[in-house]
Amino acid sequence: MHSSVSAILAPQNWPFSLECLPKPAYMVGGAVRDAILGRNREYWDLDFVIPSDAVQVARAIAKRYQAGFVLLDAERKIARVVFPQATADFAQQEGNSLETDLHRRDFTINAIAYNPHTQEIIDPLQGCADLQQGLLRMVSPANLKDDPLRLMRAYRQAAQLNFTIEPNTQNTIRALASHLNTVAAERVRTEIGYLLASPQGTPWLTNAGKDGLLLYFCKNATTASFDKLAAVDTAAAILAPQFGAELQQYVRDTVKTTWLGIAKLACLVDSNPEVAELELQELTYSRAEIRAVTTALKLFPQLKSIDKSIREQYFLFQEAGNVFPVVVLLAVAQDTLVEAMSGDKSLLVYSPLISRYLNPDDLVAHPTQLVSGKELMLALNIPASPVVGELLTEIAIAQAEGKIATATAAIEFARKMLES
Ligand SMILES: Nc1ccn([C@@H]2O[C@H](COP(=O)(O)OP(=O)(O)OP(=O)(O)O)[C@@H](O)[C@H]2O)c(=O)n1
Repeated sequence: MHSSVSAILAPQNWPFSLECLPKPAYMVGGAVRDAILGRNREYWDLDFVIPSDAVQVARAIAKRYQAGFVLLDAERKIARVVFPQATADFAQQEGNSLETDLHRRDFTINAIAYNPHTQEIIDPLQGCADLQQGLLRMVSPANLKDDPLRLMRAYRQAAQLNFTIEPNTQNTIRALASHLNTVAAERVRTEIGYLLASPQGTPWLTNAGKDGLLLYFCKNATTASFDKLAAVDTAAAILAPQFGAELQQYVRDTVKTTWLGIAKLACLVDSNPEVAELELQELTYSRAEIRAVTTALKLFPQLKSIDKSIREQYFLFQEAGNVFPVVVLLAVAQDTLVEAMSGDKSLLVYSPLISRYLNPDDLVAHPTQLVSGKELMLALNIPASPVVGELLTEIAIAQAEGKIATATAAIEFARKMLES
């Protein structure tokens, strides 16, 4: 085990030279944990513990490599150096010894240190044994209480590593669940973000909900809300072969998050979009994310009935915009869960709409403008007013219905509308 750990953690793989570090200096945290598991990381997020002058060490490295420098915590003396492909955090050792520092951490598997100068592993809490057994074991109940975000980290890391939470730790987490209330919403949101965004996160998010950890995060979530999470994963799997990649990409490009994340968040918040909006604002979600969740909540129940007129479809696409993929995802989830509809049948219902959405030349989903409002006002000699907007909408619908195709025809169409 040892030589492979040294190979993964070798300073040649770091963004800076070993000589920059004082002796002793220790690597800790996720990089060491993952190296012992034999996992190479794509992105290096290195954590170092330095007995003294940690911030000065970080500053010197940042200067030497012209990397970014961020003082993360002046009091506890923690600084980050940001390289193009990696970050390195330098923290002053807590207490008089490395062992004391390791005893203040969250879980035994995260309390293993590696001395890069001697290639020695320091494991006073038997974290390596827990790694081998795939167990998340708290260092102590007091440590979980000290920073209750650690309660949520347990679920996130269990999902990410495919581990289980050791029973005593699990009971302590349940008993301390209400303490999560004292943690800043942004920090909890980050941990939950991972659980929302991937299918591996679903069982752990459900466990977190059942263990009372989401009581303060999503006040209105119920057991039924947790059942919907798995249905969203099923829906994504149903859509995946034919449309999945493209639909996902749209959401990633525009809302800057995953469609699973938005759809699952929609399952956890109140089903009334107005109440959901307030909840999400409190949780400090971005405007784009809030709009995505509330729009999806509002539109997905109507989706099945929207297969009739071009007009209805036009308004659906206008309102959904870049959130349309999430609307479909929730509609398919609802079909499989509530109506026990087969994936194939559900897909058949929405395929025409999805195909329109994915076709950039489809005028119902992606209307082009035959005339501008200004041109219309000039041609018809009318003042600026909401009427102009209404006429433009009717022109777009008529174009989508194939009734008109040129600017002249559009103006004539509008003239007739005004006269009637
Ligand atoms: N609330 C926290 C956050 C971090 N840590 C300690 O600080 C290390 C580094 O934290 P971080 O970089 O946030 O997480 P990692 O464990 O490195 O792993 P991941 O990439 O999975 O977040 C952790 O391993 C753990 O020892 C802790 O005890 N309590």
